Amino acid sequence: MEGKTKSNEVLYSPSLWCKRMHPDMVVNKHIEIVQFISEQIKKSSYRVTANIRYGPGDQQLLDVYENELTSLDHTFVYIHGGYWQDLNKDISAYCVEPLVNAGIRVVIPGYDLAPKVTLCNIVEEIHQLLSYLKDCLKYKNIWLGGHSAGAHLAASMIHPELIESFGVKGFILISGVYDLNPLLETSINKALTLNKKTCLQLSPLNNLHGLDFTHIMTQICVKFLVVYAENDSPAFHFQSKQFAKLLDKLGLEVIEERINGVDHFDIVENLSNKDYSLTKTIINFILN
Ligand SMILES: N[C@@H](CC(=O)c1ccccc1NC=O)C(=O)O
Repeated sequence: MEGKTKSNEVLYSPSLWCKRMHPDMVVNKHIEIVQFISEQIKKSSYRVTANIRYGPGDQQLLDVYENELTSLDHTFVYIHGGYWQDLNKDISAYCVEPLVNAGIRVVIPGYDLAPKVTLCNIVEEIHQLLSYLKDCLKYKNIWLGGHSAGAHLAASMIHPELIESFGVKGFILISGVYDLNPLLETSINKALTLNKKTCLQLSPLNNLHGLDFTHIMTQICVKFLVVYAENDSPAFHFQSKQFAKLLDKLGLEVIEERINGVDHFDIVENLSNKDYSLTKTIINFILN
């Protein structure tokens, strides 16, 4: 498919770009897989502290996964995707095993979904999440990650003051959307009801210009991993490349990588496998 000739509806429907199976099956299959892996994780021997409330919203609960190795005090926070209107934390623990085995604590937060709440509300919930991790759980080295819409939410926390006050060491952004404008005329926006103004306000590709990160770069040296799938649509490729370019322009340390042989869904499903290249990249990124 040639990017420029396709509508945003097509470009922002990740399932249509999957080569492993018929597009109609991908999302259901994805849910089946992530649910299965997440259930296995909950039955395993990890220390799980489930449903800790971090804010007033119905879904503002988080799960913490640890073992005896996680005293290293690195915490990976993984924000699930689903276009801010789908999925939940209970089926999003698939990245836990290899990370906890490497000594990294994993937090899987839930958040309220559109149309019940607005995207602006959801961004505020993630803000409350970071406050809770710092003030109540006393976590220090936070690695904020997310997939798709979850990468957008993680990227919405990129701000010098937030990074400094919440002890964010890095961002792990997987197949994210950083410019919301192309979603305006798509079916995705039915639940979101974004307009031109809110699109601009909530697009990290738009609202980071002019921020000064030089102060925190000398103190914290925050770093960014921006990855996307070979079989993501050209629009997703473009967004990740543009966003990595912007972060670089702002003087930040960025690694941009295309993960070959995967699509929008197995790019994260495979995180349950310790030998998958992105799993190894993330562990290395956090521990080195
Ligand atoms: N309706 C979308 C599904 C989708 O975008 C999606 C599904 C699971 C996890 C993340 C997704 N996308 C962004 O958050 C599609 O048909 O591809």
